[in-house]
Amino acid sequence: MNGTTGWIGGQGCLPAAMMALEDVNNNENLLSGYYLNITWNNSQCDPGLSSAVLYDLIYTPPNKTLILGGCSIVCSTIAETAKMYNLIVIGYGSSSPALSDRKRFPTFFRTHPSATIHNPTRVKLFKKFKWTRIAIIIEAEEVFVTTGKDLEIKCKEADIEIVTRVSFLDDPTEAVKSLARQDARIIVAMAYGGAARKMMCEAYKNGLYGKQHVWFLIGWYEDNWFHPSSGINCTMDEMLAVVEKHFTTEALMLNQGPEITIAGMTAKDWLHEYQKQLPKYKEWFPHGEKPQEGFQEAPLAYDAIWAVAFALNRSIARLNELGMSLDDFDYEKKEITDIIKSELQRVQFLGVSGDVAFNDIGDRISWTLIEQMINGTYQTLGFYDTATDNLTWLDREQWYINGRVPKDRTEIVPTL
Ligand SMILES: CC1(C)CO[C@@H](CC(=O)O)CN1
Repeated sequence: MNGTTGWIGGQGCLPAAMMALEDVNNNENLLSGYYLNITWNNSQCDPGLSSAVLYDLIYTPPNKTLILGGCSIVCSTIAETAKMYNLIVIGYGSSSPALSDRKRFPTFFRTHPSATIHNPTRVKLFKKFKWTRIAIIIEAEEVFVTTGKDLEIKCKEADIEIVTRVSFLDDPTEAVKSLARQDARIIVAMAYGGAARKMMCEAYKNGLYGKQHVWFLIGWYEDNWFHPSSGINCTMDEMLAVVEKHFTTEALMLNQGPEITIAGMTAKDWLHEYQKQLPKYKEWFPHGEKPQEGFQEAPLAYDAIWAVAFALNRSIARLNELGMSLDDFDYEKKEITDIIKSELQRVQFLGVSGDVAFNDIGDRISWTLIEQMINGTYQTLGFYDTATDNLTWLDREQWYINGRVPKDRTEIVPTL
Protein backbone atom coordinates (compact mmCIF):
# COMPACT_ATOMS: atom_id res chain seq x y z
CA MET A 1 0.00 0.00 0.00
CA ASN A 2 1.21 3.56 -0.52
CA GLY A 3 -0.26 7.01 -0.23
CA THR A 4 -1.16 7.22 -3.93
CA THR A 5 -3.02 3.97 -4.70
CA GLY A 6 -4.44 3.36 -1.23
CA TRP A 7 -5.40 0.08 0.34
CA ILE A 8 -7.07 -2.41 -2.01
CA GLY A 9 -7.65 -5.06 0.65
CA GLY A 10 -11.34 -5.55 -0.14
CA GLN A 11 -10.25 -8.40 -2.40
CA GLY A 12 -8.93 -10.30 0.62
CA CYS A 13 -11.85 -9.26 2.84
CA LEU A 14 -14.87 -10.12 0.69
CA PRO A 15 -14.31 -13.90 0.96
CA ALA A 16 -14.32 -13.48 4.76
CA ALA A 17 -17.55 -11.47 4.60
CA MET A 18 -19.11 -14.20 2.45
CA MET A 19 -18.06 -16.81 5.04
CA ALA A 20 -19.78 -14.76 7.75
CA LEU A 21 -22.89 -14.36 5.62
CA GLU A 22 -23.16 -18.13 5.28
CA ASP A 23 -22.59 -18.64 9.03
CA VAL A 24 -25.16 -15.99 9.96
CA ASN A 25 -27.81 -17.31 7.56
CA ASN A 26 -27.23 -20.84 8.89
CA ASN A 27 -27.80 -19.64 12.45
CA GLU A 28 -31.41 -20.48 13.36
CA ASN A 29 -31.42 -18.10 16.31
CA LEU A 30 -30.72 -15.03 14.21
CA LEU A 31 -32.79 -12.87 11.86
CA SER A 32 -35.78 -15.24 11.77
CA GLY A 33 -37.80 -14.60 8.65
CA TYR A 34 -34.89 -12.79 7.01
CA TYR A 35 -31.98 -13.77 4.79
CA LEU A 36 -28.94 -11.47 4.99
CA ASN A 37 -27.50 -10.72 1.56
CA ILE A 38 -24.53 -8.74 0.21
CA THR A 39 -24.52 -6.76 -3.02
CA TRP A 40 -20.84 -6.09 -3.53
CA ASN A 41 -18.87 -3.79 -5.80
CA ASN A 42 -15.22 -2.76 -6.02
CA SER A 43 -14.43 0.89 -5.27
CA GLN A 44 -10.69 0.24 -5.83
CA CYS A 45 -10.05 2.66 -2.92
CA ASP A 46 -11.10 5.45 -5.30
CA PRO A 47 -13.40 8.04 -3.64
CA GLY A 48 -14.90 9.16 -6.97
CA LEU A 49 -15.72 5.62 -8.02
CA SER A 50 -17.08 4.88 -4.55
CA SER A 51 -19.58 7.74 -4.91
CA ALA A 52 -20.81 6.32 -8.21
CA VAL A 53 -21.02 2.82 -6.71
CA LEU A 54 -22.91 4.14 -3.67
CA TYR A 55 -25.51 5.93 -5.79
CA ASP A 56 -25.90 2.83 -7.94
CA LEU A 57 -26.47 0.70 -4.83
CA ILE A 58 -29.00 3.20 -3.46
CA TYR A 59 -30.96 3.67 -6.69
CA THR A 60 -30.97 0.01 -7.70
CA PRO A 61 -33.59 -2.08 -5.83
CA PRO A 62 -33.84 -3.68 -3.35
CA ASN A 63 -33.28 -1.02 -0.67
CA LYS A 64 -30.00 -1.52 1.17
CA THR A 65 -30.07 -1.46 4.99
CA LEU A 66 -26.36 -0.77 5.67
CA ILE A 67 -23.17 -0.20 3.70
CA LEU A 68 -19.78 -1.79 4.42
CA GLY A 69 -16.70 0.15 3.30
CA GLY A 70 -12.96 -0.56 2.93
CA CYS A 71 -10.20 2.04 2.83
CA SER A 72 -10.34 5.32 4.72
CA ILE A 73 -10.72 7.70 1.79
CA VAL A 74 -13.65 5.64 0.47
CA CYS A 75 -15.28 5.37 3.90
CA SER A 76 -14.93 9.15 4.40
CA THR A 77 -16.65 9.78 1.07
CA ILE A 78 -19.47 7.27 1.42
CA ALA A 79 -20.11 7.86 5.15
CA GLU A 80 -20.48 11.61 4.56
CA THR A 81 -23.07 10.90 1.83
CA ALA A 82 -24.73 7.87 3.45
CA LYS A 83 -25.96 9.91 6.42
CA MET A 84 -28.15 11.88 3.99
CA TYR A 85 -29.90 8.57 3.19
CA ASN A 86 -30.04 7.48 6.83
CA LEU A 87 -27.64 4.67 5.91
CA ILE A 88 -25.23 3.21 8.46
CA VAL A 89 -21.70 2.53 7.17
CA ILE A 90 -19.35 0.00 8.76
CA GLY A 91 -15.63 0.24 7.91
CA TYR A 92 -13.67 -3.03 7.92
CA GLY A 93 -10.51 -1.46 6.45
CA SER A 94 -10.45 2.16 7.59
CA SER A 95 -7.83 3.44 10.01
CA SER A 96 -8.02 7.22 9.57
CA PRO A 97 -8.59 9.09 12.86
CA ALA A 98 -10.66 11.63 10.90
CA LEU A 99 -13.45 9.03 10.72
CA SER A 100 -13.97 9.39 14.48
CA ASP A 101 -15.60 12.78 13.86
CA ARG A 102 -19.21 12.04 14.91
CA LYS A 103 -20.41 15.38 13.47
CA ARG A 104 -19.19 14.51 9.96
CA PHE A 105 -19.94 10.79 10.23
CA PRO A 106 -22.91 10.29 12.62
CA THR A 107 -23.79 6.85 11.20
CA PHE A 108 -20.26 5.46 10.85
CA PHE A 109 -18.91 2.45 12.79
CA ARG A 110 -15.77 0.42 12.18
CA THR A 111 -14.35 -2.94 13.14
CA HIS A 112 -10.93 -1.64 11.97
CA PRO A 113 -9.33 0.31 14.84
CA SER A 114 -8.35 3.93 14.29
CA ALA A 115 -4.61 4.53 13.78
CA THR A 116 -4.66 6.40 17.10
CA ILE A 117 -4.87 2.98 18.77
CA HIS A 118 -1.04 2.90 18.52
CA ASN A 119 -0.59 5.98 20.70
CA PRO A 120 -1.63 4.76 24.18
CA THR A 121 0.67 1.77 23.54
CA ARG A 122 3.58 4.02 22.57
CA VAL A 123 3.09 6.16 25.70
CA LYS A 124 2.85 3.02 27.85
CA LEU A 125 6.26 1.90 26.53
CA PHE A 126 7.81 5.35 26.92
CA LYS A 127 6.80 5.20 30.58
CA LYS A 128 8.01 1.62 30.95
CA PHE A 129 11.50 2.55 29.71
CA LYS A 130 11.45 5.98 31.40
CA TRP A 131 11.73 7.97 28.15
CA THR A 132 10.38 11.52 28.53
CA ARG A 133 12.02 13.08 25.43
CA ILE A 134 10.51 11.89 22.12
CA ALA A 135 10.90 12.92 18.47
CA ILE A 136 8.25 12.43 15.79
CA ILE A 137 8.74 12.12 12.01
CA ILE A 138 5.70 11.90 9.73
CA GLU A 139 5.03 11.28 6.05
CA ALA A 140 2.62 14.10 5.13
CA GLU A 141 -0.52 11.95 4.70
CA GLU A 142 -3.76 12.79 6.54
CA VAL A 143 -3.86 9.53 8.52
CA PHE A 144 -0.34 10.14 9.91
CA VAL A 145 -0.76 13.89 10.49
CA THR A 146 -3.91 13.34 12.58
CA THR A 147 -2.35 10.38 14.43
CA GLY A 148 0.74 12.49 15.13
CA LYS A 149 -1.39 15.27 16.62
CA ASP A 150 -3.13 12.70 18.86
CA LEU A 151 0.25 11.33 19.98
CA GLU A 152 1.41 14.82 20.95
CA ILE A 153 -1.72 15.30 23.07
CA LYS A 154 -1.20 11.95 24.83
CA CYS A 155 2.49 12.67 25.41
CA LYS A 156 1.68 16.08 26.91
CA GLU A 157 -0.88 14.44 29.22
CA ALA A 158 1.88 12.05 30.32
CA ASP A 159 4.49 14.82 30.84
CA ILE A 160 6.53 13.50 27.92
CA GLU A 161 8.32 16.18 25.89
CA ILE A 162 8.13 16.19 22.09
CA VAL A 163 11.64 17.45 21.41
CA THR A 164 10.91 17.83 17.68
CA ARG A 165 8.33 16.88 15.11
CA VAL A 166 9.26 16.86 11.42
CA SER A 167 7.40 15.79 8.30
CA PHE A 168 8.15 15.12 4.65
CA LEU A 169 6.19 14.78 1.43
CA ASP A 170 8.29 12.42 -0.68
CA ASP A 171 11.96 12.96 0.23
CA PRO A 172 12.77 12.38 3.93
CA THR A 173 16.38 13.62 3.67
CA GLU A 174 15.97 17.03 5.32
CA ALA A 175 13.52 15.75 7.95
CA VAL A 176 15.95 13.02 9.02
CA LYS A 177 18.86 15.48 9.09
CA SER A 178 16.77 17.66 11.40
CA LEU A 179 16.30 14.72 13.79
CA ALA A 180 20.08 14.28 13.90
CA ARG A 181 20.64 17.99 14.55
CA GLN A 182 18.17 17.83 17.46
CA ASP A 183 20.00 14.78 18.89
CA ALA A 184 16.75 12.76 18.71
CA ARG A 185 17.20 9.41 20.46
CA ILE A 186 13.69 7.94 20.82
CA ILE A 187 11.95 8.43 17.47
CA VAL A 188 8.36 7.64 16.46
CA ALA A 189 7.94 7.37 12.68
CA MET A 190 4.59 7.30 10.85
CA ALA A 191 4.72 6.60 7.12
CA TYR A 192 3.65 4.07 4.52
CA GLY A 193 6.10 1.23 3.90
CA GLY A 194 7.77 2.74 0.82
CA ALA A 195 8.44 6.09 2.55
CA ALA A 196 9.64 4.26 5.67
CA ARG A 197 12.21 2.43 3.56
CA LYS A 198 13.62 5.72 2.22
CA MET A 199 13.50 7.27 5.70
CA MET A 200 15.43 4.45 7.36
CA CYS A 201 18.12 4.56 4.65
CA GLU A 202 18.55 8.28 5.41
CA ALA A 203 18.64 7.41 9.13
CA TYR A 204 21.55 5.07 8.40
CA LYS A 205 23.42 7.82 6.55
CA ASN A 206 22.90 10.18 9.53
CA GLY A 207 23.97 7.62 12.13
CA LEU A 208 20.51 7.58 13.75
CA TYR A 209 20.69 3.92 14.77
CA GLY A 210 22.54 1.54 17.07
CA LYS A 211 22.94 1.59 20.85
CA GLN A 212 21.86 5.21 21.38
CA HIS A 213 18.68 5.24 19.29
CA VAL A 214 15.28 3.53 19.43
CA TRP A 215 12.83 3.73 16.51
CA PHE A 216 9.10 3.11 16.84
CA LEU A 217 7.72 2.11 13.44
CA ILE A 218 4.33 0.84 12.25
CA GLY A 219 3.88 -2.93 12.41
CA TRP A 220 1.65 -3.61 9.40
CA TYR A 221 4.20 -3.22 6.62
CA GLU A 222 4.98 -6.14 4.28
CA ASP A 223 7.56 -8.47 5.85
CA ASN A 224 10.33 -7.37 3.45
CA TRP A 225 9.48 -3.66 3.58
CA PHE A 226 13.06 -2.71 4.54
CA HIS A 227 14.76 -4.57 1.68
CA PRO A 228 16.53 -2.10 -0.65
CA SER A 229 14.64 -1.37 -3.87
CA SER A 230 15.03 1.10 -6.72
CA GLY A 231 15.81 4.59 -5.46
CA ILE A 232 17.15 3.33 -2.13
CA ASN A 233 20.88 3.96 -1.99
CA CYS A 234 21.57 1.67 0.97
CA THR A 235 22.81 -1.89 0.85
CA MET A 236 20.95 -4.76 2.49
CA ASP A 237 23.54 -4.82 5.30
CA GLU A 238 23.06 -1.10 5.89
CA MET A 239 19.27 -1.51 6.01
CA LEU A 240 19.58 -4.48 8.36
CA ALA A 241 21.82 -2.38 10.61
CA VAL A 242 19.47 0.58 10.77
CA VAL A 243 16.27 -1.44 11.41
CA GLU A 244 17.85 -3.74 13.99
CA LYS A 245 16.21 -3.45 17.44
CA HIS A 246 13.38 -1.12 16.30
CA PHE A 247 9.96 -1.49 17.90
CA THR A 248 6.64 -1.76 16.08
CA THR A 249 3.05 -1.30 17.21
CA GLU A 250 -0.08 -2.39 15.37
CA ALA A 251 -3.73 -3.16 16.06
CA LEU A 252 -4.27 -6.85 16.83
CA MET A 253 -6.61 -8.21 14.14
CA LEU A 254 -6.71 -11.91 15.07
CA ASN A 255 -7.73 -13.19 18.49
CA GLN A 256 -4.66 -14.80 20.06
CA GLY A 257 -6.27 -17.05 22.65
CA PRO A 258 -7.70 -20.62 22.56
CA GLU A 259 -11.28 -19.39 23.06
CA ILE A 260 -14.05 -20.55 20.76
CA THR A 261 -15.07 -17.42 18.84
CA ILE A 262 -18.37 -16.45 17.15
CA ALA A 263 -17.20 -18.58 14.23
CA GLY A 264 -17.63 -21.68 16.41
CA MET A 265 -13.88 -22.31 16.39
CA THR A 266 -10.65 -20.65 17.55
CA ALA A 267 -9.44 -17.66 15.52
CA LYS A 268 -6.42 -19.66 14.35
CA ASP A 269 -8.66 -22.47 13.06
CA TRP A 270 -10.87 -19.88 11.38
CA LEU A 271 -7.81 -18.47 9.58
CA HIS A 272 -7.03 -21.93 8.14
CA GLU A 273 -10.68 -22.22 7.02
CA TYR A 274 -10.48 -18.77 5.42
CA GLN A 275 -7.32 -19.66 3.50
CA LYS A 276 -9.01 -22.88 2.28
CA GLN A 277 -11.96 -20.85 0.99
CA LEU A 278 -9.85 -18.37 -1.04
CA PRO A 279 -9.50 -20.53 -4.19
CA LYS A 280 -13.34 -20.36 -4.53
CA TYR A 281 -12.84 -16.68 -5.37
CA LYS A 282 -10.01 -17.05 -7.85
CA GLU A 283 -12.20 -15.64 -10.63
CA TRP A 284 -11.69 -12.31 -8.87
CA PHE A 285 -8.00 -12.62 -9.65
CA PRO A 286 -8.24 -13.46 -13.38
CA HIS A 287 -4.49 -13.67 -13.85
CA GLY A 288 -4.12 -16.04 -10.93
CA GLU A 289 -2.56 -13.31 -8.84
CA LYS A 290 -2.96 -13.66 -5.11
CA PRO A 291 -4.73 -10.74 -3.43
CA GLN A 292 -1.92 -8.41 -2.43
CA GLU A 293 -3.79 -7.00 0.51
CA GLY A 294 -6.64 -7.69 2.86
CA PHE A 295 -5.48 -10.96 4.45
CA GLN A 296 -4.66 -9.24 7.72
CA GLU A 297 -7.98 -7.38 7.80
CA ALA A 298 -10.13 -10.37 6.72
CA PRO A 299 -11.14 -11.12 10.37
CA LEU A 300 -12.43 -7.53 10.63
CA ALA A 301 -14.70 -8.07 7.62
CA TYR A 302 -15.95 -11.40 9.02
CA ASP A 303 -16.77 -9.80 12.37
CA ALA A 304 -18.39 -6.77 10.71
CA ILE A 305 -21.07 -9.03 9.21
CA TRP A 306 -21.72 -10.62 12.62
CA ALA A 307 -22.00 -7.17 14.23
CA VAL A 308 -24.58 -6.21 11.59
CA ALA A 309 -26.49 -9.47 12.15
CA PHE A 310 -26.67 -9.00 15.93
CA ALA A 311 -27.75 -5.36 15.60
CA LEU A 312 -30.41 -6.14 12.97
CA ASN A 313 -31.63 -9.11 15.02
CA ARG A 314 -32.29 -6.91 18.05
CA SER A 315 -33.76 -4.17 15.82
CA ILE A 316 -36.37 -6.56 14.35
CA ALA A 317 -37.84 -7.12 17.81
CA ARG A 318 -37.87 -3.41 18.65
CA LEU A 319 -39.40 -2.44 15.31
CA ASN A 320 -42.13 -5.10 15.74
CA GLU A 321 -43.15 -3.42 19.02
CA LEU A 322 -43.62 -0.20 16.99
CA GLY A 323 -45.64 -1.99 14.32
CA MET A 324 -42.73 -1.61 11.89
CA SER A 325 -40.17 -3.92 10.24
CA LEU A 326 -36.81 -3.71 8.47
CA ASP A 327 -38.73 -3.95 5.20
CA ASP A 328 -40.10 -0.47 5.91
CA PHE A 329 -36.63 1.09 5.55
CA ASP A 330 -36.64 3.39 2.54
CA TYR A 331 -33.71 5.76 3.20
CA GLU A 332 -36.26 8.20 4.68
CA LYS A 333 -37.21 6.57 8.00
CA LYS A 334 -34.50 7.87 10.34
CA GLU A 335 -36.30 6.20 13.27
CA ILE A 336 -35.35 2.80 11.85
CA THR A 337 -31.73 3.89 11.43
CA ASP A 338 -31.64 5.23 14.98
CA ILE A 339 -32.80 1.86 16.33
CA ILE A 340 -30.19 -0.06 14.30
CA LYS A 341 -27.51 2.46 15.36
CA SER A 342 -28.39 2.11 19.06
CA GLU A 343 -28.26 -1.68 18.75
CA LEU A 344 -24.84 -1.49 17.06
CA GLN A 345 -23.64 0.54 20.04
CA ARG A 346 -24.69 -2.41 22.28
CA VAL A 347 -22.95 -5.09 20.20
CA GLN A 348 -20.40 -7.13 22.15
CA PHE A 349 -19.10 -10.58 21.19
CA LEU A 350 -15.85 -12.53 20.81
CA GLY A 351 -15.10 -12.33 17.11
CA VAL A 352 -12.21 -13.89 15.23
CA SER A 353 -10.52 -10.46 15.49
CA GLY A 354 -10.98 -10.39 19.27
CA ASP A 355 -13.61 -8.71 21.45
CA VAL A 356 -15.89 -6.76 19.11
CA ALA A 357 -17.40 -3.65 20.66
CA PHE A 358 -17.71 -0.03 19.57
CA ASN A 359 -17.08 2.99 21.78
CA ASP A 360 -19.50 5.92 21.92
CA ILE A 361 -18.17 7.36 18.66
CA GLY A 362 -18.41 4.09 16.74
CA ASP A 363 -14.69 3.27 17.00
CA ARG A 364 -13.40 -0.26 17.53
CA ILE A 365 -11.84 -1.01 20.90
CA SER A 366 -8.95 -3.44 20.36
CA TRP A 367 -5.62 -4.73 21.65
CA THR A 368 -2.28 -3.81 20.11
CA LEU A 369 0.66 -6.05 19.29
CA ILE A 370 4.20 -4.90 20.15
CA GLU A 371 7.19 -6.43 18.32
CA GLN A 372 10.93 -5.78 18.04
CA MET A 373 13.27 -6.49 15.14
CA ILE A 374 15.84 -8.86 16.63
CA ASN A 375 18.59 -10.22 14.35
CA GLY A 376 16.56 -9.29 11.28
CA THR A 377 13.25 -10.88 12.27
CA TYR A 378 10.28 -9.58 14.25
CA GLN A 379 9.80 -11.04 17.73
CA THR A 380 6.62 -10.53 19.78
CA LEU A 381 7.37 -8.49 22.89
CA GLY A 382 3.84 -8.18 24.23
CA PHE A 383 0.27 -6.99 23.91
CA TYR A 384 -1.52 -3.92 25.24
CA ASP A 385 -5.21 -3.50 26.02
CA THR A 386 -5.94 0.25 26.06
CA ALA A 387 -9.40 -0.30 27.57
CA THR A 388 -7.98 -1.83 30.76
CA ASP A 389 -4.44 -0.35 30.61
CA ASN A 390 -3.20 -3.94 30.77
CA LEU A 391 0.30 -4.56 29.31
CA THR A 392 1.15 -8.22 28.80
CA TRP A 393 4.97 -8.14 28.61
CA LEU A 394 7.12 -11.15 27.69
CA ASP A 395 10.48 -9.66 28.79
CA ARG A 396 12.06 -10.50 25.42
CA GLU A 397 13.28 -7.02 24.49
CA GLN A 398 16.95 -6.76 23.57
CA TRP A 399 19.40 -3.83 23.65
CA TYR A 400 22.86 -3.43 22.16
CA ILE A 401 24.44 -3.19 25.59
CA ASN A 402 23.00 -6.09 27.55
CA GLY A 403 20.34 -4.98 29.96
CA ARG A 404 21.03 -1.28 29.37
CA VAL A 405 18.01 0.62 28.10
CA PRO A 406 19.12 3.46 25.78
CA LYS A 407 18.73 6.95 27.24
CA ASP A 408 16.41 9.53 25.69
CA ARG A 409 19.13 12.25 25.79
CA THR A 410 22.89 12.80 26.01
CA GLU A 411 23.95 12.13 29.56
CA ILE A 412 25.92 14.94 31.17
CA VAL A 413 28.59 13.24 33.25
CA PRO A 414 29.78 15.66 35.99
CA THR A 415 33.55 16.23 35.88
CA LEU A 416 35.33 16.61 39.23
C1 LIG B 1 -3.49 -1.75 8.85
C2 LIG B 1 -3.94 -1.09 7.55
C3 LIG B 1 -3.04 -1.48 6.41
C4 LIG B 1 -3.96 0.42 7.72
O1 LIG B 1 -4.60 1.05 6.61
C5 LIG B 1 -5.96 0.59 6.38
C6 LIG B 1 -6.47 1.24 5.12
C7 LIG B 1 -6.95 2.66 5.31
O2 LIG B 1 -7.05 3.14 6.46
O3 LIG B 1 -7.26 3.27 4.27
C8 LIG B 1 -5.97 -0.92 6.19
N1 LIG B 1 -5.28 -1.56 7.29
